[in-house]
Amino acid sequence: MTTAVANPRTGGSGGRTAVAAAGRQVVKAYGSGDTRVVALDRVDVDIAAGAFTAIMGPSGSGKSTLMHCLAGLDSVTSGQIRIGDQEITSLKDKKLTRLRRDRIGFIFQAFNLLPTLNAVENITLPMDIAGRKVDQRWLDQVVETVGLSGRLKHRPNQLSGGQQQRVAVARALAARPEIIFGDEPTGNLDSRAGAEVLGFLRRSVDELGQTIVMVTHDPVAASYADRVLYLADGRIVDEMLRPSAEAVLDRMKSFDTFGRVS
Ligand SMILES: Nc1ncnc2c1ncn2[C@@H]1O[C@H](COP(=O)(O)OP(=O)(O)OP(=O)(O)O)[C@@H](O)[C@H]1O
Repeated sequence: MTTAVANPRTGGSGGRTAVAAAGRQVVKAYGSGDTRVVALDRVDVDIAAGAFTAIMGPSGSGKSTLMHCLAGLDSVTSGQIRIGDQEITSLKDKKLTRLRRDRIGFIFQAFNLLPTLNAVENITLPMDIAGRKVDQRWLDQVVETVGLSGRLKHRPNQLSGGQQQRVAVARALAARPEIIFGDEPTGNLDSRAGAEVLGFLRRSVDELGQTIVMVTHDPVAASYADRVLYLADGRIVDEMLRPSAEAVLDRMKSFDTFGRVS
C-alpha cells in the first residue's frame, strides 16, 4: 500500500497517488460584517485514496468545517471540492444527497444506531434504504474485520459502547464507499475501546483498501493515520507522515506555544 501523499500547500497530486477527494482554494465564511468568521481560508488539500488521513488543530481551527465541506455536508463560500472525479460544489441538493448516500460513509461520535434494529440490520440499513443488494461475502469480511461475528443479533442496548461504535464502523464499511469521514469517531469511548475501533479502521485501510479521513484531538488516535494535516485559523499549516503519538504531541505543543506568543 502506498502512503505517498500530496503537498497540501501546493495542491500537487503527489505523483501517481490516486486522489479520493480534493479541495481547491476552499473558503467557508459564516455570518457577515462584524460577526463574519472565516472558518476555512483558501484551503488546498488532496486526500490520498487507500490511505488514512487525520485532521488535527486547535479548537475552532476549522477541522469539522473542512470535513463537512469535503463530505458535501456543508456548502462552501467559494472554491471547489471534488469527490473522485466529481466536482460537488455545483451539484443540486438532490444529486448531492444521492452522491453522499452512494459514495460516502460517515462515522460520528454519536453512533446514530437505530435502537429497534439489531446489529446486522443497522449495518445494512443504508443499503436497504438505497435499494442496493447486500454483497454477503463482503459483509462477512467487514463483520469479521471489526470483530462483530458473535454479536450480529444483538440490539444496540445489548452492546457496549465500543461494540456499538464497531457497528457504526461496519455500517460505514459495508456499503463500500469511496471514502469514509469520521468526526472524532472514538471521542466518547474509553481508551481500550477507542484503540480497538482505531485498530479496525487501520485494518480496513490495510486489508480492504478503504480511504478514511478522521478529525481528532487525540495524538494517539492520529498515530493510527498515514498522514496528519494540521489546521490553524482555517489554514493547513503543516503535515506529518507516518506519525507517532509522541511526535504528534510534540507538534501540538509547538503550535500551542507559537499560538500564545504570536
Ligand atoms: N454554524 C456556524 N455559524 C457561525 N460560526 C461557525 C459555525 N460553525 C463553525 N463556526 C466557526 O467556524 C470556526 C471553525 O469551526 P469548526 O467547528 O470547524 O472548528 P473545529 O476545529 O472543528 O473546532 P473543535 O475542535 O472545537 O470542534 C470557529 O470559529 C467556529 O466558531
